[in-house]
Amino acid sequence: MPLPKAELHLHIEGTLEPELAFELAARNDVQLPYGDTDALRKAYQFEDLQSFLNLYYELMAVLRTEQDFADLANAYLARAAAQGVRHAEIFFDPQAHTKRGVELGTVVEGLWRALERSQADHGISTRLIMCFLRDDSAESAMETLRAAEPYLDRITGIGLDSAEVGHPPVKFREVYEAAAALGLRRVAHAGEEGPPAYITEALDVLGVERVDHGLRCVEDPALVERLVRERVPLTLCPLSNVRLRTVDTLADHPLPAMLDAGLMCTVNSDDPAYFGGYAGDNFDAVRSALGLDRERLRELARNSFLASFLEDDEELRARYLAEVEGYEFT
Ligand SMILES: Nc1ncnc2[nH]cnc12
Ligand SMILES: [Zn+2]
Repeated sequence: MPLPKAELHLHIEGTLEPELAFELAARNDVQLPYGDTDALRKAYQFEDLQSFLNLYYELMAVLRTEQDFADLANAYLARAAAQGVRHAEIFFDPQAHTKRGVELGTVVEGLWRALERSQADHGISTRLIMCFLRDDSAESAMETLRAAEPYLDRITGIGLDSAEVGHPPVKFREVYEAAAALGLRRVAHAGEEGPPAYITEALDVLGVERVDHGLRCVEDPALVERLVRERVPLTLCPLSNVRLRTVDTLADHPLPAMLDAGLMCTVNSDDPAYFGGYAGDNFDAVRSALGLDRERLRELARNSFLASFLEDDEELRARYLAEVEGYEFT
């Protein structure tokens, strides 16, 4: 049995495996510019975040109906369950779909079909986090937030993703204020490719409760001290960092030093279909490349539940935490 864990940084569109992409392309009569799944997999060589995002947005063309989104989420949940994920807080990118003519309701209702059955079907509790594309305008983000109001019983929080550099958090100040007024939880990608100052801005201007990635905090000792003092969770994604070349190799990843510094780190998969592994694969990879011992792995699993948005079900959180403490490594 794998170590129980929560996944807190997972883009549902990034779980689209080549096989499902071709199946949905055939179902929806969409032409993909790749001959077969092998040819598509060969395209998974990235220089940086943007080169990945180009493919990520291109492949979304196959997602058109509620059933497509339900199938996508179900496939992810089945894989996650096999790797010990007990709770998943799932990002989705509404603007990437609405700009292609797929309605927000289709996306949310489709995902919900899978999520509402997730506990029963996969043993995974879930939350949904709606992300805004930071390389789109703040006006578009605000329109998206307004369009989501009928679905807020299904959406726990908001996030900020896509191309980071040149799109600082402050651009979305009003959107985050409006989301807070609606009672939504707030997270944002910061410090993946962008500078440490974006992490500070996400905390101070957007009021985020968790920082997605946050990797580049290590360049600013005063920021590290603050993140430790305020116990701000960071949702790290080690295999993603290697594939997008924000670290040279896994052995160079600063995770051990970050844990030693007292940062509240979690380990997640980001876009597992593209980056070579799901949550458990990321745990296995850091264990073998970085030599993390059992207590460090247990700490990462404990942090994942402590950092999750389970305030509305503390009993469930306590159950998960007890599973982590009682877990026997083999
Ligand atoms: N790693 C990542 N960074 C920013 N935006 C994303 N969208 C999907 N994956 C992302
Ligand atoms: Zn991400």
